[in-house]
Amino acid sequence: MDEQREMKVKNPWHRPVIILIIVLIAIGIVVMVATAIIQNKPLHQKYKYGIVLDAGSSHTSVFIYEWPAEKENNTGMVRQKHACDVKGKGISSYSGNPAGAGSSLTDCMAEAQKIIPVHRHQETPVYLGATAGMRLLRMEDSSLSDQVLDAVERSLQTYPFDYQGARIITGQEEGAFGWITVNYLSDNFRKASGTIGALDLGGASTQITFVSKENSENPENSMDFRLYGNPYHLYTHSFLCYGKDQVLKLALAKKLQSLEMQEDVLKDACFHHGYKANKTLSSVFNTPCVSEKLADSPKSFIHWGTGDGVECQNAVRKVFNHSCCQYSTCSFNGVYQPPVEGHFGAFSAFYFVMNFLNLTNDDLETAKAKLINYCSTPWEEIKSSYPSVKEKYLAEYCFSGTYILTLLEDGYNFTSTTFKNIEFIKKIADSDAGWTLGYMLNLTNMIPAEAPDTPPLPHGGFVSLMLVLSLLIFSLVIVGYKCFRRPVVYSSAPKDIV
Ligand SMILES: Nc1ncnc2c1ncn2[C@@H]1O[C@H](COP(=O)(O)OP(=O)(O)O)[C@@H](O)[C@H]1O
Ligand SMILES: [Ca+2]
Repeated sequence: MDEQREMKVKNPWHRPVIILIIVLIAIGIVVMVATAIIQNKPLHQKYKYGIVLDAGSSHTSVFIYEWPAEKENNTGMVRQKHACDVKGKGISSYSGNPAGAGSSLTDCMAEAQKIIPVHRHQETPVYLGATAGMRLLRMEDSSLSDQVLDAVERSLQTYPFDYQGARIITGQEEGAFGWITVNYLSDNFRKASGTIGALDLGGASTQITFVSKENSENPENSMDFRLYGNPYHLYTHSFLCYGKDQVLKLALAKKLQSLEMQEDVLKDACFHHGYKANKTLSSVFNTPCVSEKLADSPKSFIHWGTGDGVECQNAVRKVFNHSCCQYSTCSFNGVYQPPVEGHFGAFSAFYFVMNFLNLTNDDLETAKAKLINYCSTPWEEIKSSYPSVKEKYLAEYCFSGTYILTLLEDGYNFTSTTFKNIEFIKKIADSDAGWTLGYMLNLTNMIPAEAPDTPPLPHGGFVSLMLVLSLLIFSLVIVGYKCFRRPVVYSSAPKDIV
């Protein structure tokens, strides 16, 4: 036994060498993870900008969009940075003074110059799109609408931005780009959940756009897009003259032409009891939307509210013509429309009016009942309840609300059930719903036809995987080291054997 002296022999590797190896492995892992994180970290964001002017019939808004410079083709990257309301009315109201249309834009464009960093000015595109107000002016006198467009063009060219043109967009574009905007902002092009339809109500026109399974019976109402690798077959229609301001003129003109006018007093169930205003006939008939003019009539009339919601509904129904439809189904005025499908986002005046009337969360029957009650409220009471609301808007909410519900139900054929699929929205993710964003995305080619290649793992997933793997390797090394280090018992061989 004494010869077989037990003797602990250290691991043949020297301890300092092992420690050095472990330290080197640890450093290697840290460097690997740090490199992965730094390499994949989104770079310090550099933004690009775009400006779109929405020259609507009632007013002009200037929208500034921004997006990370290196992610132009990724969906959902563009957001609204700023919106500026141009003072005064829409550009079509400057037909008597076209230069005024140009100078009206200066305040908002000066704001844009301040908001967009100077080094980006030259590459920032500026687009102006005019909608139904200018379509109507062009119908009345195309040289006047050209003069107004020339004036805004001259004004926009004086700024250091990349001016890309001012034009009257078509009703189809207005509808389709509104649809692109709401679906882009909702990130629907990447989701399997499908898209939502778009309902836009302006002052002079209104648009309905949705994906339809039906084969279009009228090519004018169909638009096909391929976005992010998916085909979309859209139904779209824009009703010129069916924006809420023009429809009010249409409804008043119908009344003025009928027997309801006695002694220059026009009794109107869509205006509150106690509402009384002197109006000129030309304020009703000064539009190509009202075809039959009044002969032998007084120059002005007293617009007299009677505040009867049910009677108002009946009057508003008369602005829709259901007698002629040469297709399997129509909305109104002989316009082809397949049955509405899916969910809808309703914006612009749809939202302003329904939100004011507090009807955005109601079902159709409740909304109608509440509206009838609102319409029957005396004008004095309405005025004192909402002292800060513009009086023109206030006077017209009963009419506008009735028009909206009638347009949706009798015009577009929404039922009590499908009405629940309409969401009244102003903004999605801080950006306004409207045609302007879709218009810019299209013109700057920021919505690719095919889905862009994306790395198999997102940044966060990649970094987490690297961390987990590194920790695993590290633990294995520790465990391995512990096993190696376990004292090994050697028996010293008896001398005689050696
Ligand atoms: N707060 C509000 N309440 C009610 N109506 C509003 C409000 N703000 C804007 N509007 C209305 O929204 C409509 C916007 O239409 P606009 O875009 O100018 O015309 P279009 O799209 O037909 O060219 C106008 O009828 C305007 O009066
Ligand atoms: Ca509009």
